[in-house]
Amino acid sequence: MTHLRIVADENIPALEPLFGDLGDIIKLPGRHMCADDLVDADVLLVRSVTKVNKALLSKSRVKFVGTCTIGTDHLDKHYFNEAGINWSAAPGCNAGGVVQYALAAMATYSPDWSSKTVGIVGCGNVGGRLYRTLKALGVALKVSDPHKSSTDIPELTTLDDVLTADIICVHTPLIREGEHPTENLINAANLPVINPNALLISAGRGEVIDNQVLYEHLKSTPTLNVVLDVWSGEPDILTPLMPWLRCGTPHIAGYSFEGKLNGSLMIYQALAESLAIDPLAINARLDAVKREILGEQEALAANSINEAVLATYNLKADHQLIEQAIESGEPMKTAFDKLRKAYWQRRELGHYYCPQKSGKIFDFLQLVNSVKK
Ligand SMILES: NC(=O)c1ccc[n+]([C@@H]2O[C@H](COP(=O)([O-])OP(=O)(O)OC[C@H]3O[C@@H](n4cnc5c(N)ncnc54)[C@H](O)[C@@H]3O)[C@@H](O)[C@H]2O)c1
Ligand SMILES: O=C(O)[C@H](O)[C@H](O)COP(=O)(O)O
Repeated sequence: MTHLRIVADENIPALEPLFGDLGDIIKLPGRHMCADDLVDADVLLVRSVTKVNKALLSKSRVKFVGTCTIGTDHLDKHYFNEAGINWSAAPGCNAGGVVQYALAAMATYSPDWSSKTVGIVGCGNVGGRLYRTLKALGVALKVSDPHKSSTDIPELTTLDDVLTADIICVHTPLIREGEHPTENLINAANLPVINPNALLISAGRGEVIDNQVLYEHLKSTPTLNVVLDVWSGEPDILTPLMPWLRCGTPHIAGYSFEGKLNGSLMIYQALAESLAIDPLAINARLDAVKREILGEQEALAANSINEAVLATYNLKADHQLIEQAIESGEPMKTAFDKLRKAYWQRRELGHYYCPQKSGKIFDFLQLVNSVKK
């Protein structure tokens, strides 16, 4: 087999154990990759911070681009098709981490969420998993997604109706063109539809909510509880928005330990399949890496679902990350990525088991595992 030259974002976990046998791995900061870095590259492995387009690939012979992320708005897929470049993403890889984030936000800022109506905007891998979890727990739901049918999702309704819910979770991709664009989907015209005491959680892409408009809206409606993980213009975010939020985090909803590793595993599988490596060998490597890195499950003691969620993830601590960076005086343009790079090892709910073999917490953890697909 040809020895490949693999250029990869340095923040991709498990690069050596997964890709080491395929060739040389050159690790670079994803945000600053340039065409000269790729001159001799065969394979490019990125995360969401690298814009992969003709300009980046013009000097290279790259024939495979893999993004170890769910989002693909940083990839110029039209150009890949034109240039015959094979590409792959990691759909759903960190959906468990984002659902954990949404549940932690609800447990922290609306602890009686189970008796509220939850609206979900975008019901794909992330929104769909949240939908199935909440539905199984008996929560009232409203969903908007132009690509779904009410046969599958009886709670399907208009965006404006979803925005009347007590809790609104936004999980759409960033789509700039076409029939159903999501750029500025939440804007000056529809922010006033949201109940002034509602909880709005945004963990899709920053540009889905016009941040400047949100800032102006919060100045006149400070009771609106906003949890923002994704921001317009990352990493140079609108920091004056921070004091008006209940919680602001540096795009880490999907940064669970499992979520990041899953991204690497999925891209290794896609690349190895494209190289026609024996499927048994691919599976053996995936299993070995998972066994080695994920380790044993841990016991979780809690008296309620909220307690269980917050025992796995204290969201308020993550809110302090940006606050501390602002206090330090470092420009957000550099601080934002540093916070993400140094992010702590957050294990998903699925990493935990309930030592009691029945009861509320046992059932909840079983549910978390059953909604994965
Ligand atoms: N904050 C994070 O760390 C994080 C982690 C993972 C994913 N994401 C983002 O979340 C997005 C969603 O992830 P996913 O895995 O669920 O993607 P997905 O593609 O599986 O689902 C997206 C859903 O949004 C729907 N949609 C498209 N346009 C819409 C519109 N105008 N209104 C309502 N719904 C619309 C689609 O039909 C689809 O069902 C990703 O594209 C990514 O950008 C963020
Ligand atoms: O799209 C995704 O999968 C998520 O937004 C992911 O968490 C992005 O992480 P990044 O690529 O920016 O490290």
